[in-house]
Amino acid sequence: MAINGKLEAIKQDESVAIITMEESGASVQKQAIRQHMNRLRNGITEEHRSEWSRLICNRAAEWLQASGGKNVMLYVAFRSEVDTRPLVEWAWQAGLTVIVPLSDPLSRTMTLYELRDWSELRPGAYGILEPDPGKAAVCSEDFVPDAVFVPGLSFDTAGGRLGYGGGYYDRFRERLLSKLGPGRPMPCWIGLAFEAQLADRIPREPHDANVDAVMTERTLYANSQYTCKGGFL
Ligand SMILES: Nc1nc2c(c(=O)[nH]1)N(C=O)[C@@H](CNc1ccc(C(=O)N[C@@H](CCC(=O)O)C(=O)O)cc1)CN2
Ligand SMILES: Nc1ncnc2c1ncn2[C@@H]1O[C@H](COP(=O)(O)OP(=O)(O)OP(=O)(O)O)[C@@H](O)[C@H]1O
Repeated sequence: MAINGKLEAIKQDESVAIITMEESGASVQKQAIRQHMNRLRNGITEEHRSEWSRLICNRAAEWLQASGGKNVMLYVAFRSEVDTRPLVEWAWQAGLTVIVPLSDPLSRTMTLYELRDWSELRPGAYGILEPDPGKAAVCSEDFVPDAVFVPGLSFDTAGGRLGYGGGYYDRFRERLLSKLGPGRPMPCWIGLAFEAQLADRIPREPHDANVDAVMTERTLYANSQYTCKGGFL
């Protein structure tokens, strides 16, 4: 397929760029990967994005069904992210509670809301469709989701994740950690991405929240170090 040829070509450029940056710090390297991955993901045609998103959502739905959770935290896609709408629809049909974050760009934190219908969304920070606080139901302060599906610009198969640089999910994971305890384990964190978004290795910084697995249109990559409840199948 032409699209794959094009993506491979860009990916090769990219690894050259990353190797030549070996001397620079993690945050500089991250910025370079962000630029490349933005370009790469934007190069995916609408047809592929839709077809691959559907495959990824099916994989996620199968996993959710087997995991036995009662609720799931999801993002609503913006820019060229994996489109999660089929997964949200499936979760509603399966009787799962759908939790979506509302971001506060001042504190760079996220508040969780239960989303019962698409009409409870409105454009929020960065133009992302987010819960309308006047319509969606806010979650209690101590709420811990059963599973967390995470957006990202790039992932590696050892749990590394690269977002847009806001640190939203890193802060959120730290907040979750403070609410855990006996019988309240960390939920599984699962990145959703197109195969083209995988990098050999995302540079790590101390604050970075890893994911337990990444789901792509091709397969599920479970991080061998995962410790989340339920485990992978
Ligand atoms: N769908 C979705 N929702 C999400 C996220 C996400 O990645 N995807 N986030 C995940 O965290 C949070 C939003 N994070 C964001 C952080 C930065 C930018 C942004 O536009 N950044 C600028 C660069 C700014 C800079 O370099 O200083 C840009 O990309 O142009 C957008 C969203 C919360 N909700
Ligand atoms: N727990 C935290 N507390 C305070 N600052 C944090 C925390 N986690 C990350 N940060 C800060 O947020 C900034 C962005 O971090 P990073 O580049 O890892 O974001 P990202 O994971 O790519 O973004 P996002 O999660 O929004 O998609 C960094 O400057 C970092 O110092």
